[in-house]
Amino acid sequence: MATYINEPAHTFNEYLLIPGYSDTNCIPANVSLKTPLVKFKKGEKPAITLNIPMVSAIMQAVSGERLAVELARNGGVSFIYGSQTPEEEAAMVARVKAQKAGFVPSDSNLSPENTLADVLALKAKTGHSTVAITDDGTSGGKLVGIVSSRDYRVSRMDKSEKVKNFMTPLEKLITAKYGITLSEANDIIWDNKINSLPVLFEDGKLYGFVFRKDYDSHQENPNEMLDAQKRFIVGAGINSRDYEERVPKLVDAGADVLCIDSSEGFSEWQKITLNWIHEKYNGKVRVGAGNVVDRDGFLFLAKAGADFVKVGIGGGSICITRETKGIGRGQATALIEVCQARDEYYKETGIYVPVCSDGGIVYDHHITLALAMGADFVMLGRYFARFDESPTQKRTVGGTVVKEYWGEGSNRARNWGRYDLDGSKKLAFEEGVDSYVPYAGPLKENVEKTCAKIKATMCNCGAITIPELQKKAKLTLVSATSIVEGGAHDVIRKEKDGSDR
Ligand SMILES: NC(=O)C1=CN([C@@H]2O[C@H](COP(=O)(O)OP(=O)(O)OC[C@H]3O[C@@H](n4cnc5c(N)ncnc54)[C@H](O)[C@@H]3O)[C@@H](O)[C@H]2O)C=CC1
Ligand SMILES: O=c1[nH]c(=O)c2[nH+]cn([C@@H]3O[C@H](COP(=O)(O)O)[C@@H](O)[C@H]3O)c2[nH]1
Ligand SMILES: [K+]
Repeated sequence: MATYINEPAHTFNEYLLIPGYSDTNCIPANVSLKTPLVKFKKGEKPAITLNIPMVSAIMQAVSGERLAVELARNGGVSFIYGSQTPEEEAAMVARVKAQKAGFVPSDSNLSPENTLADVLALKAKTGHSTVAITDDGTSGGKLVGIVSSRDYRVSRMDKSEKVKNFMTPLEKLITAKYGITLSEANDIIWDNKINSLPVLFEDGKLYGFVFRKDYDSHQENPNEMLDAQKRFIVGAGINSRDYEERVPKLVDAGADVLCIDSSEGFSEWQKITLNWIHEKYNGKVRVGAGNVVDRDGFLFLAKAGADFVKVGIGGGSICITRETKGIGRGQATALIEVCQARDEYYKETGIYVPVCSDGGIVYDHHITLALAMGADFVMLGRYFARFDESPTQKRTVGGTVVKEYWGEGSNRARNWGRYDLDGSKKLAFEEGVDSYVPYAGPLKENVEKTCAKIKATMCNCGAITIPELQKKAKLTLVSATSIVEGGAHDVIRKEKDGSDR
């Protein structure tokens, strides 16, 4: 006989937090949103800790390179979408990693024999105004000079003028030796009032630059997620089919963490994929798995070696999996059950496997609810799709500024081919929709506002860290009528407020 669970599964919107005692230490300025991204042993530190509990969904309309850089700059991590060829995905990861804060490999290089026209063309291509002039015109050649916009006047000079005639030559440049620390480099930049500092190896070959504006950027973005080489941390989605080809390319490109992207992860395919990766890389490549919606699914993936487990089937804003396939579970109930299993697994084994709540976050306070229910971080699609940095175009539809947002299970996303491997295109059915979301401006100000709300609520609950919130939170189910009571009611609103969405 089938198993029945007769209690209905609930969603975030059916819960509220009951405030707990807050002492005077409980102020937003004291709240830390740091949270583990990957598993760790009791007493040890996770290999990657997020500075804010938010990652972006593995989706074409969300996690491109621009969003990945901006989210990392603000404390979270993006998972570059896997619904593209392994080569394209690896190239995207590589471009994110090339934008490291601090020491930057020079991406604009010419030789002394190039011309002003070459400088202008290169500037148009890279958008960067500092060009390294090396003996062989490559980023690793011997530095002979620099051309910046101060070295030429387009209106007064012939475009065929050779670089060697107008560059600032090496002997007039302030340079530093390889091995210098970032803070020493920044001191030199400040003391000499320069915009860029070339860093050279002993033999005069160029290692890279330190730019003044990157220093400023770090001051403005104290939550930056950086690796040991000061490059932005970035994740990448993979699947359980072409991993032998895709994973090595992503690892070579510098991906810091991977995630098997699937609507349903309680499967041997995922175990085989996890095993292959952990054997090949000796456990050094971190990979999350999912999605699951119950205890059994979590324990299966945790034992199979998942570095984190993602929870959620059918709750996403563009999801129609519950309608098309009849699988899924209310997100809150699924999350609560999985987090309980995670805590038991930790007690038994001493291994803490972070849980990610994926999909269905509508209001900012749903993030706080997810954390209180035990999630270590949340994955968001719709939320990030609304920002300037998402990969899609801004459009005006019916007088509203919108951005496009489509599901990975929609035909639009599947076009790149992965679903046709078994030749069953005819039988394919859509599991996601193509839609618009209201445009909401830059990521930074939205994320800062969201985090301010999370911190304020945590203070109401008497918690200044996420683990403390998970321990102390008191949650109550609410009735349908009390949800009405919780909104503005029985007044005539002067304007419609959609600010949270
Ligand atoms: N979270 C959610 O509720 C949902 C998410 N999605 C998203 O849509 C995208 C596609 O998801 P899925 O269709 O679940 O992708 P998938 O690749 O996991 O699964 C597609 C089909 O391939 C099978 N399969 C997987 N590995 C295989 C292998 N090595 N050999 C043979 N068959 C194999 C699976 O069992 C499944 O039937 C993902 O981005 C996912 O996140 C789609 C629907 C719901
Ligand atoms: O049923 C589905 N059909 C789809 O086409 C689809 N695409 C993405 N996803 C999942 O939705 C999550 C994002 O959800 P939100 O927009 O609510 O943040 C994502 O992180 C995914 O888990 C899909 N689910
Ligand atoms: K299954």
